[in-house]
Amino acid sequence: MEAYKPAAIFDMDGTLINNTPYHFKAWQQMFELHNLPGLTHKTYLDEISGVPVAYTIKKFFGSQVKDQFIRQLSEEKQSLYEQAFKPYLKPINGLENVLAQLKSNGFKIALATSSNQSDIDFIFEGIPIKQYFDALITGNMVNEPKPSPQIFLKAANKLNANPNQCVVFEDSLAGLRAGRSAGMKVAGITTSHPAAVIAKLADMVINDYTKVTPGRLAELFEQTQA
Ligand SMILES: O=P(O)(O)OC[C@H]1O[C@@H](O)[C@H](O)[C@@H](O)[C@@H]1O
Repeated sequence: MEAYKPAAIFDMDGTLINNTPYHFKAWQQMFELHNLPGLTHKTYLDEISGVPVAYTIKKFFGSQVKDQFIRQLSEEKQSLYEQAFKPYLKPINGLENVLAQLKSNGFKIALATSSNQSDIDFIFEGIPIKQYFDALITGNMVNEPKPSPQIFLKAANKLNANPNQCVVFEDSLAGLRAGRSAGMKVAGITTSHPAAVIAKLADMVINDYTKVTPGRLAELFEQTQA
């Protein structure tokens, strides 16, 4: 029988850090500054959360916008978000411990975020966890955004893992759906949505990482084989 080679793939925003309210606020400010109709929390969660910035800009500002405009708006939004979130930048409870435990139990670990490299750098400057990740996949390394499974399949490929041996940690609806369509186990974290919503799209619901252990993740795979 083929040896069990587990892999864990982490989303970043809302999954490593609880920054969803700050992204939402920055997008709201952008909509206001650029005279778009007010952005509701529901529209943010349903259509923007977990999706690369360029897709969001094209969706709400018009698909014909120029690359230069997309770059300018992305920087503007990133700057608003960083200024607001920086004083509160900290890992979700138990994150560093679980990363260390997974590593010492032979899990390969990837980060698969729709954000870009500069956003990852901003997070890793505040939380020293970069060393745990064997692969980093950003939104501009794929041509289909979440909920397409592409980003997670690419991460699995980089880790040399079969999709059915991967567990994805996610908070956004787009990301939870992407994990599902990739044929992976999904651990949904309740930073952006209530547990009842997450439970419909995930194999396991968590509030933070304090109760996540390599053994508990291995059980997810055993349930399928039983
Ligand atoms: O790390 P994730 O969840 O894939 O996040 C990417 C996106 O998440 C959203 O919540 C942000 O508003 C976006 O601007 C951001 O790019």
